[in-house]
Amino acid sequence: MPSPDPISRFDKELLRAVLTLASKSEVDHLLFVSDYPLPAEELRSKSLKRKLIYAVTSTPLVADLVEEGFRAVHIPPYEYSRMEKLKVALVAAGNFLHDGDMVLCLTGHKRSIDTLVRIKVGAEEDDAVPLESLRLPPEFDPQVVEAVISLALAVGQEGFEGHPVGSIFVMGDSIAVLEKSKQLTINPFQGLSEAERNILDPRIHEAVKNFSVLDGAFVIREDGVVLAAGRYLQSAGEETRIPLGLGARHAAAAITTATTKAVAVVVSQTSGSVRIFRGGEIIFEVHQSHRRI
Ligand SMILES: Nc1ncnc2c1ncn2[C@@H]1O[C@H](COP(=O)(O)OP(=O)(O)OP(=O)(O)O)[C@@H](O)[C@H]1O
Repeated sequence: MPSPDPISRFDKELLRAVLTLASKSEVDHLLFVSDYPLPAEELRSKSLKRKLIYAVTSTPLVADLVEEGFRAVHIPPYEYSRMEKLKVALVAAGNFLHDGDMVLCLTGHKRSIDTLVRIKVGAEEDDAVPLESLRLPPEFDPQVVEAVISLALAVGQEGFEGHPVGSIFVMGDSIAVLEKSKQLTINPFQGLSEAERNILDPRIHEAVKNFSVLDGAFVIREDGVVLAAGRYLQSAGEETRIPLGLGARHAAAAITTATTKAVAVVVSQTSGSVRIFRGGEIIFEVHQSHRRI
């Protein structure tokens, strides 16, 4: 856990004011996106403790917080703008949220908070985070979805050996996806046992990042088994509605998800942005603000 930095009186008062707001009955969850857990003396109220969801970048810290009885989720440790960070945290915390819930999202820099955003889950007028459409059918393992999004964010931030790379990760409805695509190069995952090529095993994360330099897409089963890399996806025969400026990679993700039940996570080589496609449309996007490459 990071060592405590001095916290100013103003910071303390601001935090206290937000926590008072968060205790109100209208608020269902307080999503606190910070690696600096709240001081115990601010969390005396049981109802506030129940509403709190921590989103932190350290896996051991998640385990510690869960042990202390908190709800906590892991988010990738990359630098994003405040809004992008909140979006990633909302997706990670998606399993705790229900339609109509009001979420206060709080973040900042180190121990000082500076951003408060109020979100109504599933509200149509809220176009910042369409959580409703992101909640995937039960056959998608949430841990697999989180692992794939984390890997995509890593590929977008880190690239490969100092060069930006792009990729597509297609999850779910794998039989249909394989039928509608073809192998561009030798499938590097062929010959490995299913246990050895499950995305939930951190040991294959480096391999996946390295294979993202291959042309084409990864095909991943709902349970996390990587079936193939280097697949060329169907890229014609469907109308797509993707924003101007996005090219063949994004169009292929749109077409594949329009013609199957799969979800595709696309990393743009040009910008490092990560977009999730479902049913032919973009349902979520995160833009890089501090790209490392
Ligand atoms: N049908 C497809 N299936 C899998 N990969 C594809 C497909 N079409 C294009 N790609 C991959 O996308 C790469 C980039 O293509 P293009 O520049 O047109 O995409 P883009 O949507 O603009 O994405 P980026 O922002 O990454 O450049 C290609 O070199 C190829 O590796």
